[in-house]
Amino acid sequence: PTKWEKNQLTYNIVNYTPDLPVEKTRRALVDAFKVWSGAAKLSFTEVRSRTADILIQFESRYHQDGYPFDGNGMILAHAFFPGDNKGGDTHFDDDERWTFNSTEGVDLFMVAAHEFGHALGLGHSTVPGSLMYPWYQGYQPNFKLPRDDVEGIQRLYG
Ligand SMILES: CC(C)C[C@H](C(=O)NO)C(=O)N[C@@H](CC(N)=O)C(=O)NCc1cccc(N)c1
Ligand SMILES: [Zn+2]
Repeated sequence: PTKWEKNQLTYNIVNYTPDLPVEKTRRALVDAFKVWSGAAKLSFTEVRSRTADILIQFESRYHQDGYPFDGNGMILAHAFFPGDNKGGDTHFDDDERWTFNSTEGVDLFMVAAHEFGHALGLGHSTVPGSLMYPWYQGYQPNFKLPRDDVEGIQRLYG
């Protein structure tokens, strides 16, 4: 499927990165979901069960999904397009140095916002500067969802 057939989605944080205090990781993820719920009819609720639509995990190298991570650098994270089972699941490469609101390391908020775009059904964009552009462009204070991404999510969820 290219999109979820519902607007109210649930997520479960399976584990946390040792790079950040739990509260900062939780805030980065909540803010990343807000990017999308602020641009389309979507809501995200945390649940304490693995039956959630979107499972969030920090993993390195082989992690039982056929798409092993590659150590520090290059691939930062990946997410599965909408659907049952692994659909929506989002994995972050824990060999990156995850930071939040910092010019150091890799900003968890920015990458999570990008990955959740995939988890909602958006592919990569060719528009430089868009959130769904394939390449991470660093931490952006006062991030605002670019028009190309707003149009993309509106096309799916209105
Ligand atoms: C083929 C994919 C598994 C690559 C992977 C990705 O796009 N995940 O969504 C990824 O980590 N891409 C890197 C670029 C690369 N090194 O291949 C990236 O920066 N993606 C995350 C990202 C984060 C925030 C903004 C943007 N534009 C991109
Ligand atoms: Zn991507």
